[in-house]
Amino acid sequence: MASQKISSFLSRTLVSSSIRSLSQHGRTSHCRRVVSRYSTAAATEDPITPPVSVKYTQLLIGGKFVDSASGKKFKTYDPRTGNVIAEVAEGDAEDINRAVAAARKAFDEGPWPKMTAYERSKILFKFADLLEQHTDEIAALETWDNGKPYEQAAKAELPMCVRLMRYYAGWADKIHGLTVPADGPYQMQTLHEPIGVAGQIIPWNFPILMFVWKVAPALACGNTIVLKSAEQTPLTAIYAAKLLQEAGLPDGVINVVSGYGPTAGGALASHMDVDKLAFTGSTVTGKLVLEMASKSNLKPVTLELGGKSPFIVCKDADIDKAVELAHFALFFNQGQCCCAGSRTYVHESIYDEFVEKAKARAMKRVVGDPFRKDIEQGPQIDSEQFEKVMQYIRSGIESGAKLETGGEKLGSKGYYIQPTVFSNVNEDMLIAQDEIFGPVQSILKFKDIQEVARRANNTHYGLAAGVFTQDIDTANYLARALKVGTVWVNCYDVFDAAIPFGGYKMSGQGREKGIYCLMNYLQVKSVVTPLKDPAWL
Ligand SMILES: NC(=O)c1ccc[n+]([C@@H]2O[C@H](COP(=O)([O-])OP(=O)(O)OC[C@H]3O[C@@H](n4cnc5c(N)ncnc54)[C@H](O)[C@@H]3O)[C@@H](O)[C@H]2O)c1
Repeated sequence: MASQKISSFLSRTLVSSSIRSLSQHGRTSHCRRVVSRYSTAAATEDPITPPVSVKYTQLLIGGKFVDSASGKKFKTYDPRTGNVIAEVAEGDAEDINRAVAAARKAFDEGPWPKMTAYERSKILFKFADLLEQHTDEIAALETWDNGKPYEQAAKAELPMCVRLMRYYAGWADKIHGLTVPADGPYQMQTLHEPIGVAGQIIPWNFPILMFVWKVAPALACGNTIVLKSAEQTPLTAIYAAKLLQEAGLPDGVINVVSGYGPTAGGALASHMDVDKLAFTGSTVTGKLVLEMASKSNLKPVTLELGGKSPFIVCKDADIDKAVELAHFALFFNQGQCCCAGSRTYVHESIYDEFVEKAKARAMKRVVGDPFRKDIEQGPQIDSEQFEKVMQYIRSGIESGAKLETGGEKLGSKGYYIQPTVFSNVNEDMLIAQDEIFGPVQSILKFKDIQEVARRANNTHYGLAAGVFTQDIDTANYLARALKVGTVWVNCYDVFDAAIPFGGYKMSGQGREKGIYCLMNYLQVKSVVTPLKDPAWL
């Protein structure tokens, strides 16, 4: 995919295909019998057999696949059914110790830091090629483990991984310090050195994308890594790490430990020999790992956390486009996006029309087996998230919001939820305050721009925002007034390798992607040397 924009992929692929798919599904009597309003046939049929097998289930430490020290394993589940996909080695503190020792050895002694930056970049480019060649297999594992539509994984997320990998591979031999003018006869320079052993903890909602967002800049800067994947989705990180080895990454440079947060994740965050920690996950856990990092060796920490992002539709917006993008901003990835546009603010003059259209769009959403072609929405990741989302739906109803559509479980198996839309939502309601992380759209009404900016900012989060208007002054006003890391104007979820991403307030610390991320993985050393009889200063 040339543009790397999920939204443009979606408008070209899923939105148009959903219309085709709707008519196909409409022909199945099964669909009509189970749910009349949604195109949900696949959610009620037998699951499609995934076109992939699980090859790797062990930990990768020091270049070798190994069992966990305890011999323990944990199960990873298919969200379509709740059935077990595979048993995976369960790493804990002892495995983290082994992995950190391997990463330390590879950093201090191994060939990696002694290679030229150009040699390192060639390995990273090779890895990008391998990711591209293995797109189908990785996307299938991702869909199986996570429940996201296969077409989304294969046509949007894997190409984004490849692009981001190439972006940082290109940086590897362009990272350097400065020669600085001095107030005297001194040569003053800065060296940009790799920081050392990077600990990285990733979540389950975009497992392979988060893997690449984390490892690409760290490796481009010459670091070694211990990465802990999310316990819900361990499969693609191990697979990708194997490809990194195949690309020529020396043993011990990437170590992957599957396991649970409090055990493996906690051991990594509090390890005395980890030089930097990068974490993506919930704000609650972000606070914990920050505390662990400070109580151990004061390792620097970057955090990519949760959000409750406003999507603001002004009175002059192109309503149909805004409805479509507001729908996408919320429902994409089953609503399981840190930057989901989960507070849809609509100007009072177009509110009723917008709600009607948003409801109609949600009712057309194609929900079902994510391996089926043209599916827009698969199941939620697991029973815990499913229950949490259902509780928020109940809370929305109880607090007086108007349930326009959805609100119920879909099908008898797995964790499918009807695309749900609430109108008449106000800020006192939990559904307008908490990160629901599910397919639940909350539509609020506003009167003027200053008021909506104030209300949009009235949250502990500050990850992203969408602004829909045809007035450049309104766009500029909101872009500057909103306290968030990304403002998308008349678009949403446009992720480019070069544009940074991260949060204000309790949505995080630091930025990932782009040039901004490199400094997370570098130490700056100042070197001062006297000059004897310099020709110039
Ligand atoms: N800002 C971003 O870029 C971004 C991207 C994706 C997801 N997220 C956020 O991630 C959250 C969803 O992910 P989640 O439910 O997996 O979050 P989570 O915080 O429960 O888990 C994230 C990771 O942290 C680990 N973990 C859990 N407890 C830990 C502990 N005590 N010590 C160390 N590690 C621990 C988990 O095992 C997992 O690997 C949402 O809040 C979402 O907004 C943010």
